[in-house]
This record gives sequence, C-alpha cells and structure tokens, in this order.
Amino acid sequence: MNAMHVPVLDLTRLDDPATLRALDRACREWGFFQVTAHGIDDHLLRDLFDAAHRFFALPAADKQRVARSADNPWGFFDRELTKNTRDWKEIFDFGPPDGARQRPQWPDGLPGFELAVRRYYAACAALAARLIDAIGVNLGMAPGHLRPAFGALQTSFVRLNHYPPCPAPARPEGVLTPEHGYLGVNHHTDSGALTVLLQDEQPGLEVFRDGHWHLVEPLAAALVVNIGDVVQVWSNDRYRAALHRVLTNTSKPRYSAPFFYCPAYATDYAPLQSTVDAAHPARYRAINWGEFRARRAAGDYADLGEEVQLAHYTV
Ligand SMILES: O=C(O)CCC(=O)C(=O)O
Ligand SMILES: [Fe+2]
Repeated sequence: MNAMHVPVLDLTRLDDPATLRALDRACREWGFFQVTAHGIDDHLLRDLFDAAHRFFALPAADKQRVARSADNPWGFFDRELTKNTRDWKEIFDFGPPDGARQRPQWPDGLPGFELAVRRYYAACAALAARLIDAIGVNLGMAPGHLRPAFGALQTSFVRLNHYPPCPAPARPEGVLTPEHGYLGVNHHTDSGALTVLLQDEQPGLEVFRDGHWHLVEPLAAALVVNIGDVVQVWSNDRYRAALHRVLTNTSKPRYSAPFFYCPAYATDYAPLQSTVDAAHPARYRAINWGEFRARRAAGDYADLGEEVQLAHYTV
C-alpha cells in the first residue's frame, strides 16, 4: 500500500487564505481530499447510515418494488455497470423529480428513511455550495460566480452504496477492468461538479495518482470530497477529476453515501474565462450537462458500447 495520503482540510475557516491555498493544492495534486469541521451534524450522518443498513437488509422483493427503470433513475439497483463491467454492489439513488416519470421512490415500512436521506441531501448541498464558491475563487472568478448553476434546478443526487462481502475480490494494478473477480466500483471519474462522500470504517475506496492506487483512509470525523468532470472542464485542466475505484473484500460489508453535486440540465459548461489565455487555450468546447448526463446514464444502465467520456469534448 502506498504511504502517501490524500490531504485533510479543516473547514473551520474556508475563506481564510491559508485554507484556500491548501484547497487549491489538494485540487491540483489529488483531485481528492477529506474535510473535517465540515459543519454537518454527526447525528444526521449516523441516521443516514442507520437508514442505509435498514434499507439494504430488506427482503429482495421489497427492494425490487422501488427499483429504478429505464425511465426513472431514482430507486434501487443491483446491476450497475462502470466501464461496461458489473460492479459488486447494490445502490439506492434519490434525486429531484423531473416530469411525470423521473420521481423519487420510497420503500414501505422504513420509518425515518426518507427524512434521513432528505436531510443528508440538504446538508451536503449546503457544504458543496461553500466548496464550489471557494473553488471558483481559487480559479480566479468572483465569489458566487458558479452558484447559479446550482439553484433550485440543480440535478444533484444522493446514492447509498452497499458492498456485500465478495467471494472473488479483484485488485488490478493499473486502471484495468479485472478479467477475474470483482471490484465494488470499477475505476471511473464522477461526471458532476463535486462529490461529497460519507464512508464507514471499512477500507475500500482508492484513488489513482502518479501511476499508483492510494487508499482513502476511513477517518471517523471526516467526509471525502472529490473533483468531478464539470470542475475539470471549468478549470481548463488545472484540476483533474481523479480516477477512483472501490475494492471488495471477502468478509465485511461496506457502506458509503456519495452526494453528487450536479448543475441544472440547462447548464453549458466550458473552461472559465479566468483559466484561458494565450498560453492556456481552452481545452474543451462547451458541454451541455443534460445531454452529457443522459448519455452517461444510458451507459450505466445497460451495456451500450463505449461509455461517453470528457475526452469526446476536447478541442
Ligand atoms: O463507495 C465509495 O467509497 C465510492 C463510490 C463511488 O465512487 C461512486 O459511487 O461513484
Ligand atoms: Fe465515484
């Protein structure tokens, strides 16, 4: 195991110049960091884990009653593909309603489940808004410049992940999909702007940096944050969305809860004007989030050939 660790930032004073510098460095060097003093109440995080444990312990038929479909991405799913390869996990997704078909689904007979998920969503959205403000400032934009993309029409969502013990864990050296055995989640970048992640005490999450995989250590008081593709584009590659994956193990279940901070569908994102000059021409053309997300979601749901990547939008 590699000895370098992802940086840990104390967010007590996020607008402090020293914190902003540490944030910029973490975004440049890792695209991944952990945050303490993040302001999210411990009870809320405990309630969320409790809700996740109770949901995944339900009989399979009860979970299937809230299964997601080709029309509705919100609900239970246990056949997700990442890099066209089956992940060893089951998930529950909650995001905003959109039209008649896309709507949250809630399991019967789990008092407190919906409330715990909604509270976690709201708390993570507030934290992500603070972080995106700081990132915008670090990239040379006025405070609040990126906020409008994340108003009432933001398409952020919460995912509950359960990785059951796996009889055949895989551990490929590089960024390969395993030929034998399973990963909890195959290597990928997150396609939104930022991800805020709660993980339990069971190790498994790894980030790829300088040719090696590094464990993102479970820290009791911390949340994990990583840069997604949208911020990579805004930053014109100053920050990279880091590749990450989740290992399985033979004996212990693992639970995690990412909050994917995503803009409104109508958002067109391109390198911010402050990141582009004669020496640094724009590396991406404008991308429409609604279009990108629809193409990625179709690939996660079923094997439709090559998954859409940022590389398809470089200039
Ligand atoms: O479970 C984790 O720690 C990370 C999960 C992840 O990367 C994802 O769901 O995109
Ligand atoms: Fe991820």
